[in-house]
Amino acid sequence: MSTEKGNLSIHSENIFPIIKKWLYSDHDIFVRELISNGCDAITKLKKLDAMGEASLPEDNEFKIEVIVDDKEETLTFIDNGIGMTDEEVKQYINQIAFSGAEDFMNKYKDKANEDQIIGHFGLGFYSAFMVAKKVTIDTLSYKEGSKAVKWVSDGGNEYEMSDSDRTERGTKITLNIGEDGKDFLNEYTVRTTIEKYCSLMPIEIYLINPNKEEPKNENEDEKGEVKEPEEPKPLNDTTPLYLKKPNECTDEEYKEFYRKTFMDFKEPLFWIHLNMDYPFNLKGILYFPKIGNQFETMEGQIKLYNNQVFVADNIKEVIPEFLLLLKGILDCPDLPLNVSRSFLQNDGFVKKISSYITKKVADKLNSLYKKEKESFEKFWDDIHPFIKFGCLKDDKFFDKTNGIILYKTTTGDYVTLQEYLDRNKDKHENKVYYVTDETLQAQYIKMFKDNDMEAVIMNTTIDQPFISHVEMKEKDTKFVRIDADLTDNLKDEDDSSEEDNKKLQEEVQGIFRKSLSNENLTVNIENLKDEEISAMIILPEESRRMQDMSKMYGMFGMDAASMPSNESLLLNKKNKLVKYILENKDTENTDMFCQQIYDLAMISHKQLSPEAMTTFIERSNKILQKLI
Ligand SMILES: Nc1ncnc2c1ncn2[C@@H]1O[C@H](COP(=O)(O)OP(=O)(O)OP(=O)(O)O)[C@@H](O)[C@H]1O
Repeated sequence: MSTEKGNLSIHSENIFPIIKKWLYSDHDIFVRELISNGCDAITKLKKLDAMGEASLPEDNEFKIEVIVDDKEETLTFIDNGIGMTDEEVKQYINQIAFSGAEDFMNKYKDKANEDQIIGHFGLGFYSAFMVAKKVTIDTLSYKEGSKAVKWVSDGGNEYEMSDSDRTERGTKITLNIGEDGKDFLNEYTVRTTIEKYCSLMPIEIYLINPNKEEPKNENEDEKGEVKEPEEPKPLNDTTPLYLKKPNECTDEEYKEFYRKTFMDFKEPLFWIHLNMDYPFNLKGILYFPKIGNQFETMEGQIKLYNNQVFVADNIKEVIPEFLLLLKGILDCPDLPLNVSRSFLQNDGFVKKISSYITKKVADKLNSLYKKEKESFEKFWDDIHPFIKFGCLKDDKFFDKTNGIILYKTTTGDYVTLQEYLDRNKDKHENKVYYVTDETLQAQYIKMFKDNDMEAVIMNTTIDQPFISHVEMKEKDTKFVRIDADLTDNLKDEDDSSEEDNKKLQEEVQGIFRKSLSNENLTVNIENLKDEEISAMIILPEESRRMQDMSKMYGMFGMDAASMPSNESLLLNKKNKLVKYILENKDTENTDMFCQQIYDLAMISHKQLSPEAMTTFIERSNKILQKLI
């Protein structure tokens, strides 16, 4: 066969089902497309006016109207923009995927650049057929002497063009809603869709419902006096705050924008205003909401915009995952409007945006730490889970924030890791004692306080993985839970010989093993400074971490209860009760004392099982009865 060359052709009968079903996954997107076409038409006319190529009447007010008429079963979009001549309708509408926006930009790209045009592909208009059985365009071009044009199509491959009776400049697009789009004859649905996609678009948008029954007395106040009817309000904010320069925005404006955008009436803690032109265009505001300790259940909201047109929420390909706990708006005109996740995942440009945002957040935290230390400490309890999450997810973020991560101590101070290590160097070098539950571990905390020692409080779910992460990065530093070992600082000098001590240890271990009927129990005895403490449970850090992990992930196919326990009972030589037991090994109360001492130590270490708790309460009652 001889070589043959040719152009592939697309038939509109084939392309309609594609547009209807596949091009836009969300049914409501046609509202965004038609309103952005109206915005584009107005922006183009503004540009021409600025260049002196169009003249506008004095009282010209640009606007877009959307009319929802459930009686006529129509949804109409009207703009007073550039309009189209019949030639332009033929070129831009009849030729699917020939974008007039692109054409316009090519023609005028060097002349006026400040306003952005939204459309690119030349397919958006046809999304109207996702809900309409018939679409009618009535349009009148701004060009002098133009004749209004009507274009009608029922979504097959045919259209009809004729003269239109439109007398005003601009375009009216009427959708006769089909079965698929009945929802969009409801004012509320249309309103929420406009609010979703268009709430920050640059041209005022009004929603009109001609069939709405106004309440009879609406214009009368309580005293029966007639009020002036209220001016209709646009549904959108045409100049969102993030477009302003950061140094021109007040705190009140930032808070107001936050309330309006996220309907959150709790004040944000602080915010970051992003304003970048090079190497990519990105504007926006990221807010730090009050996260608190419940961050696991909390979900932030980062809305992605393209030239003031809403694209999507929480796109984790663009926004680093840990930042999804924040709330904010990012407007990035360089991203495509119809984002497909697979495109974003593989796009180097998207990665650059993501690392730029991460850097900005880290910079802001550093500057808060340096310049507003007091506020930084005040915010810390709310923001630390988020920062720690960021450190786990992103090494660069960890490197940038490691030096300013605060640790709240049992003395109530907020210190960095270095500060903690420095000020406790004499007592325990390179070791950080921590508390996971201030109530449960109160006994240990008291001992620490009595001995001028401090631990840091690590009581959220993120803290355990964070500790392991810091240990991995800071090789010399070791984190040890407050009940994991007994530091020399809590012990007093002991004159007895090692041999005597060994004997004593074996003796008490024997007594307690018998009383508790537990042959595997390890019991030690030490000279604790605080005489009031009878005993403590010690569980080495590594063993406890293993236990915690198996609880969390069901590791090794074992449940936590069946893991070998390395908990040991540490008795205080100085305590009166312990002394009494040693001197009175075989009284009728010895077993009861031993069991009670053991349970008391256990209670300060972890939660008792229901059975152990019941036994403990029964025994405590018995002891009290003995006092009568
Ligand atoms: N309301 C309007 N007023 C004037 N021209 C319009 C209007 N709607 C559409 N057009 C013209 O028709 C062209 C095609 O519109 P369409 O929405 O299909 O594509 P687009 O807006 O260029 O790109 P996208 O697919 O990204 O929306 C536009 O570029 C514009 O020239």
